[in-house]
Amino acid sequence: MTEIDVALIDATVTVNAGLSNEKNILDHVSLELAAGDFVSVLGSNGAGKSTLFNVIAGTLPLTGGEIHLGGINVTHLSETERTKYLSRVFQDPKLGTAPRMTVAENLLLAERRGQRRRLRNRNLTKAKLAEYGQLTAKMGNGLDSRLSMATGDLSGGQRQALSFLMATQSQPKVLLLDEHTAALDPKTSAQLMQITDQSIKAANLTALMITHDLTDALEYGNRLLIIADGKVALDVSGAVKNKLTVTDLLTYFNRY
Ligand SMILES: Nc1ncnc2c1ncn2[C@@H]1O[C@H](COP(=O)(O)OP(=O)(O)OP(=O)(O)O)[C@@H](O)[C@H]1O
Repeated sequence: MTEIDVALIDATVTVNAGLSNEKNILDHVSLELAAGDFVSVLGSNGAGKSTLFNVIAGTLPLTGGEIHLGGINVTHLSETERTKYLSRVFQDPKLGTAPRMTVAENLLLAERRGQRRRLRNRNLTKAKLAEYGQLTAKMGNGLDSRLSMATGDLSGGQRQALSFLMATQSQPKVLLLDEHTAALDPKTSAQLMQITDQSIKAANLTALMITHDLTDALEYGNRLLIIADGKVALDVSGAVKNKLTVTDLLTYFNRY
């Protein structure tokens, strides 16, 4: 049987839109993601993409329906409690890392996510540093020679690569990528996209990636969603997704 890592059942968020009007910014969405699904999420500004991520991550409560992660009903679990199942990488490289801490300290912190123990530098043993050296070398952007540098002094691309590493370090079942390459230059963005793809496949993560880059949305992942007006307007995968072109996507955008 296929393992379902993310399930939304009739998930709805109703907000007060003024003048005693109510609006569903997430409108009765039912969606299942199987383990290993890598889903590009597209949609116009204000369509509801971040709302979808916020309800999965637990930063925005549902007003109706349910969310299940790894087969567990997490609808009433807090954002912190859900970190056991998921990690999120944001567009802003500054959001995922602690600026005054070094690269190695940030990695140690991520490794101990969810544990209450205090971070102690003596835990950064030679062996640990060698392990982090190997891990960061995979990013191919010089992070490995900056393990002792304060994270705030890294370039945006290096810092975002570190955020990505930290998000995947604890091997979450579910990875939410919130326009994680949007603030990077084209070369750095392409490099992080390739590493993203390799890491998702290697660890069989279930990933959702919000992007406005139609080429990336087509090139990466096995499934593609278009969100419009708080609903899933298009959900394609496999051969159907592979046949889509940028022109097709633009046609869909013009329709919604
Ligand atoms: N907490 C909230 N309360 C009220 N309205 C909200 C809330 N969060 C989002 N919205 C509204 O819901 C709609 C969807 O917003 P959302 O941020 O999910 O869009 P998006 O698809 O991520 O857009 P973008 O591409 O611009 O980031 C918008 O009209 C937004 O103003």
